[in-house]
Amino acid sequence: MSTIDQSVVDQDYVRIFDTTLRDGEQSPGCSMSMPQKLTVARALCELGVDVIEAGFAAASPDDFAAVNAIAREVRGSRVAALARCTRNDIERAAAALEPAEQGRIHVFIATSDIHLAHKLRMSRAEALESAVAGIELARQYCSDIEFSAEDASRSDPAYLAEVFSAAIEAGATTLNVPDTVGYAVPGEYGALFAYLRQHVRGIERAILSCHCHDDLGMAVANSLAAVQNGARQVECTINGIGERAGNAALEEIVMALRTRANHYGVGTRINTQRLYPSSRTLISVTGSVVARNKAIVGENAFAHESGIHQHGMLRNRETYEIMSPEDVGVSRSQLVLGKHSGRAALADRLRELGFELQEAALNQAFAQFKALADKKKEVFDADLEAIALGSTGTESGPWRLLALQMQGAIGRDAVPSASVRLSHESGRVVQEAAVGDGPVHAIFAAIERATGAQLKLRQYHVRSLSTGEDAQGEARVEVEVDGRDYRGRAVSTDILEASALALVEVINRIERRQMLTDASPNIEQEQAIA
Ligand SMILES: CC(=O)SCCNC(=O)CCNC(=O)[C@H](O)C(C)(C)COP(=O)(O)OP(=O)(O)OC[C@H]1O[C@@H](n2cnc3c(N)ncnc32)[C@H](O)[C@@H]1OP(=O)(O)O
Ligand SMILES: CC(C)C(=O)C(=O)O
Repeated sequence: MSTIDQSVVDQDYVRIFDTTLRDGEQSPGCSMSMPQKLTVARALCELGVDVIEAGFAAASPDDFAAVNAIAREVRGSRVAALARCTRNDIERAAAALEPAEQGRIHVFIATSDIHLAHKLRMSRAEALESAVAGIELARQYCSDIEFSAEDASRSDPAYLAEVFSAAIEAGATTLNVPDTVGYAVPGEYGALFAYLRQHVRGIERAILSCHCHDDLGMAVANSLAAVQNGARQVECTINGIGERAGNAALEEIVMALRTRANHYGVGTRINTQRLYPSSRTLISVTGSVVARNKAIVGENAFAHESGIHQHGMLRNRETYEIMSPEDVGVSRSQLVLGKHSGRAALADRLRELGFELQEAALNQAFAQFKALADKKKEVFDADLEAIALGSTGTESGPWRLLALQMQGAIGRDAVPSASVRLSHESGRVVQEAAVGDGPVHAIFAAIERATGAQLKLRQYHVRSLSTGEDAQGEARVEVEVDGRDYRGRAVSTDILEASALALVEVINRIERRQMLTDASPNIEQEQAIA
């Protein structure tokens, strides 16, 4: 007879089963080495996921080693390994999970007629028998067994209920109902859960789980429909990575349940402030970025460009934000200045930059800003400074980068070093070198040493503005000095040069501001108004 921890059948609690390292890794371009998987597993632990599906132990020696290493290290979250209903897969999963504090063997077999006929070449009775044998074997190694009926959403519900009843009888404690090919729609998928709760024998002894794919863009909606109909485990991945169009995105599920708790009435144990850092960790490991407009973790998720929204945000951010960026680990909302922005946001950003403009000066600056914004996608702080100071273009000094040279940046044991030469408008020419953890770190250290600047880097981004070998790369740098943020941006075909130029722009802006305030605390306002 199966056993189940009754505390987790708490009806208000939805378990988060993260499969980034298994189904997520099945996305083309997202395969991870063992150390990379450990990095992601640590992030998942900090996030507080209930279950980490660490891999498919029988898939390769490396996958086995990764599951084993994660099982050895992870404490707090349960570690699961996937296995087909075959002796070898199950025994490999069990061996890999051996050091786990809490392990789970996850066995699966397809139940839809199309998979049975063409893929497995089995009858319904044979598949049921194979599922039972697999679960019984897995139970010899582990008390926590999850059984998945692959392609459940395209299976005959009556047959599915029969297989699940037998799975519980054989010892499965979690029953997963995958929408393997993303075919389901929310009403129908939710109804399948309601049906299973009525027709599976012993269902009160198991947890129902959903596992949705995004082929029709409904993975999250389907998962939430399942929760409304009794699913108490949701399988999902960071950033929604996974086979084909991906899996349900963990961050979207968690924040939907939290933000709309009044509607769903259930919660998770996720530390939501780790959502954004986890997303960034995964991106740094796989190199697979998310779209700017991706919910919760995309660059634009808390960015506002249009004037009416920005005006509302400045009065009260709840006018246009249903979640706080801080709650998901994003430092703050952004008001991006562009052609759709209005006076309120312009005045606010100028104030941040140290320019308190009166009405007439603001109107004049606004006209110049709109003319510029019509030509550029985004107006940067340096452009605004130029407008406020009444200059004709972006200020470029006092520092100028004359030369940048890199050495030894390739190879595991190489120590990247950078040397830079800069001139100052006072006539000085300085040259410095520094080593760093990576080439950009070395460049930044050399520039800081040469200019004497002491900066706290808040953000650093590079992205390609075009494609091909001569693609232009854009670097953006944001630093904090004395509680004030300064941003710089530069473009070059060499991203290291773009990074260096962006940092020099930041240092120039800090020095220009310092010169202005040294001359007179009010001079910048007077000049801007003049
Ligand atoms: C919906 C999902 O995401 S399921 C998980 C998918 N993930 C993966 O496939 C990644 C890991 N897979 C692998 O590394 C390889 O496919 C292996 C090592 C597991 C198997 O490799 P191979 O032995 O070469 O088999 P191959 O991948 O070509 O075919 C799959 C075999 O498993 C069988 N099979 C598929 N599902 C199951 C199951 N749940 N239980 C038992 N057998 C199964 C297929 O019928 C096929 O058997 P056949 O070779 O006798 O026709
Ligand atoms: C093995 C199961 C859970 C799966 O990944 C799917 O059906 O998509």
